[in-house]
Amino acid sequence: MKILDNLQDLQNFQNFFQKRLTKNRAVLVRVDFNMPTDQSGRITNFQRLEKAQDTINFILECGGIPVLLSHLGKKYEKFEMHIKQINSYLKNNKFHELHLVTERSNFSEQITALQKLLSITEETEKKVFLIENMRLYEEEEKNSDEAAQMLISEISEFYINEAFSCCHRKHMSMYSLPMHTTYKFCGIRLIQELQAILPLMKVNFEDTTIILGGAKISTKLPLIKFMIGKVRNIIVSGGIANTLLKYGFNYNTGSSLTEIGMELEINNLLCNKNCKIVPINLYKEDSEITQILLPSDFHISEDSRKNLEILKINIQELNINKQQFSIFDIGNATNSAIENILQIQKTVIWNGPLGMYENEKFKQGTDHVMNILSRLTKNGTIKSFIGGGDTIACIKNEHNITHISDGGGSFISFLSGNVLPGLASMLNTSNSP
Ligand SMILES: Nc1ncnc2c1ncn2[C@@H]1O[C@H](COP(=O)(O)OP(=O)(O)OP(=O)(O)O)[C@@H](O)[C@H]1O
Ligand SMILES: O=C(O)[C@H](O)COP(=O)(O)O
Repeated sequence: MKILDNLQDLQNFQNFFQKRLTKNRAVLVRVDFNMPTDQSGRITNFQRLEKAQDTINFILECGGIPVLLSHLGKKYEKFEMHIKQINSYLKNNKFHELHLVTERSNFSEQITALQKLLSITEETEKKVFLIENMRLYEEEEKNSDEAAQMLISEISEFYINEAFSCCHRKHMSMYSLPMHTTYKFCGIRLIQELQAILPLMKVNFEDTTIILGGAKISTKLPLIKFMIGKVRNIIVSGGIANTLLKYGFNYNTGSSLTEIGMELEINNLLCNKNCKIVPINLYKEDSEITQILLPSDFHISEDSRKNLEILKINIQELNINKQQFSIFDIGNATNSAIENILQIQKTVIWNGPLGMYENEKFKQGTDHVMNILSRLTKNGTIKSFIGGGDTIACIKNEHNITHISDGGGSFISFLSGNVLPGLASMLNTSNSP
């Protein structure tokens, strides 16, 4: 892969900055501070702030001024609403606090405000600036060349990409901006991510199992399609399995999480001669074609929020069940079958929790598989790769995982064989043929 050959140059920003970064020179850094929030809007996990700190600190040590660009949540959310919480977290963890460039009505006013701040030397000493939520400005998603050129000419021609999780987006701060400058580098964290995941493209997928859970089959289908014919097993659960059970096999899934409008795609999978979709208890070790493995038993309940009885049923019992119910977790037989399969793999890639893990009562499947993965990784049987916001939230400190990706959508897109725009722009410039 081209980016592997160029990794050396792209990661050389430390060398470059030590020699070339003059005092108080701004450096544009694309970070991903899109952090999960609860219903009242409070940030619930700050990992993404921490992940950018090595790069930010390095720029400060070289005398530069980091100017951070990020998006946050839904388009109308402002960093302004969260900046106190962000800064108190940074302060408590002995990181540099952020100076938010107070929002202006349009992007060019935001740049002018930032430019003024940067021109006052005493204002900038050891300070880290953050531009308001990039997705508040249409220039971001429109991948505006003009806005990118404005940032480069008015603020800085130095750019660092420290946001693997956004590399699947062809947005201005990920694509046009690096395309228009020669001085672009991968951040410390991005380099670590690429070093861990690029070799995945060379593994023998025959010894690989993909585990896909989570909410929507549509977001994981590109990976399923790409991996058919390459891997032996794709274990599915959550909304993906429910949707396959309902629309592919006419199972009664009650009020379980399913995705509508997927009938055609599911039919295509059913007709694909290179794969077959079967319950995991019918798994065949010597199958020549890719097996998409559905759970063979479940934990169901009428309502996840109420303290109602949890029933354990197997796949055949779905259609004779007359009660109101939803599938919320995988059952014990499925857990054991997964364990048996993982034991004979070399590589395991996982995205998406296997059940409604946020509810303690329905996280046993996810926890069980995480423990198996950790044990097999620790004893050297497998290499394990996990990505996805909710999935990595299920990893505990004591777990041994080969690599925890920073990406969700970008991790899936990368594994699906796509060229990520945010990486392509690091290798090309707008003058390239
Ligand atoms: N059986 C189920 N019923 C209801 N919700 C489920 C079920 N299984 C999984 N989920 C839900 O799926 C959601 C996570 O799905 P998602 O695909 O977003 O995972 P992720 O790890 O965040 O991946 P990504 O970051 O790539 O989106 C969780 O909120 C979880 O409760
Ligand atoms: O959380 C993520 O995966 C990244 O911030 C990308 O967010 P997006 O899918 O909204 O572009």
